[in-house]
Amino acid sequence: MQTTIDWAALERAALDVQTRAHAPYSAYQVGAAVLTASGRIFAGCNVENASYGLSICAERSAIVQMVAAGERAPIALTVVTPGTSKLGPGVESPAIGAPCGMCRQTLAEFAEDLPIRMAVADRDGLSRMTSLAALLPEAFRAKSS
Ligand SMILES: O=c1ccn([C@H]2C[C@H](O)[C@@H](CO)O2)c(=O)[nH]1
Ligand SMILES: [Zn+2]
Repeated sequence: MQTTIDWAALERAALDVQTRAHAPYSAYQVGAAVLTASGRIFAGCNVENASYGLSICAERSAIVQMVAAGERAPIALTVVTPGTSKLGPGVESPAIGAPCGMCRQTLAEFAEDLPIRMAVADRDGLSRMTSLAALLPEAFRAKSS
């Protein structure tokens, strides 16, 4: 079981998968990488759709990969977003991108808490640490038995 978190390896995986994001509508490419208790890393990117509301975020893509591989215990997450981008005409993107509410709830299905690193791809070293508990206090969850 994994105890130390290799943040550099997570960032490499997130940066790699970010290049494969399908984001022709927002041009906002996101990569996410999840480390599990077994030491494996699962990566996911955002996949948009011409019907905008069907788009899936990078964080949920990574969790889907994790579950499909038979894993259920994420212990760390890195999200990489573009530093300089627009979300739409005249709509600026945030300096540092935090997981959206839907992704927070999806993460809460599999972890009580989780350290989360939010990094910016094209601004060397710009990142911020947070946690799932900080981003989603009092999450709605099934009662643990
Ligand atoms: O944390 C985030 C925030 C946004 N997106 C995606 C959704 C959409 O494809 C694009 C713009 O919102 O970025 C993510 O993947 N993760
Ligand atoms: Zn999201």
